[in-house]
Amino acid sequence: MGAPNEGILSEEPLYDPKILERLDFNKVRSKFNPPVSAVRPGEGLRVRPLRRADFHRGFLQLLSQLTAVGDVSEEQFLKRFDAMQSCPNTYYVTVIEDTTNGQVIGSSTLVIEQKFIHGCAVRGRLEDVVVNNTYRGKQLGKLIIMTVTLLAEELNCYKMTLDCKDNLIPLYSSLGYFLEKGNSNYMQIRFDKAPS
Ligand SMILES: CC(=O)SCCNC(=O)CCNC(=O)[C@H](O)C(C)(C)COP(=O)(O)OP(=O)(O)OC[C@H]1O[C@@H](n2cnc3c(N)ncnc32)[C@H](O)[C@@H]1OP(=O)(O)O
Repeated sequence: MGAPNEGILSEEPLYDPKILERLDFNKVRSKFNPPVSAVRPGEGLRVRPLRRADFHRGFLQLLSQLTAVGDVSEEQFLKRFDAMQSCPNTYYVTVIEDTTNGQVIGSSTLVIEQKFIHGCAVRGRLEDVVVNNTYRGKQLGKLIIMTVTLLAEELNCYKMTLDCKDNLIPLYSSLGYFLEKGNSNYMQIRFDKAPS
């Protein structure tokens, strides 16, 4: 049997969901037809912060449509959730839930990095965007991207960056992201096994 407050804790959001109510989707209204927003994502859908219980709602299976997730146990997942939650104002893992079946069907993360430059400013990084393949082509990708992008603006980031495959440049460009001439290289050094 679990601890008495286990159920409540499992539904505790990773961050304060009230911030999502402050996002001004009027700024990006023209990108959506029909118009949607984080608070009105469409019938049967909800945009909200990640919760511990999302382990049982297909969150990791969803991420496996983005990249290799590995065999992550519930204990590992909860430990990582707690680690993220213990870094305030840093991790904003945001999901779309299909309320008709309780499954997590979209996700994206804003990571906020604290800087000394620009007067001790903060910047955002857009990470791990994914929509369940049976829900694609219905604006949900644009919705989850714009949710965390407006979130970055709301949280005073001076910029938001991302890296993506070439085929997704048109999608991100349509949402205001741009390649800056002479300053758009993405480089990496890998410490895991070289990808085959
Ligand atoms: C920063 C990052 O995380 S980059 C990683 C992005 N994630 C992935 O590649 C994971 C696998 N792919 C997916 O999960 C989805 O295909 C997503 C998230 C990229 C798009 O989700 P969708 O819900 O289908 O997006 P949505 O319906 O909002 O489509 C928006 C536009 O992007 C275009 N688009 C969507 N997916 C792709 C794709 N794979 N290649 C090219 N264009 C695409 C659509 O054609 C659409 O264009 P339109 O507005 O001109 O009609």
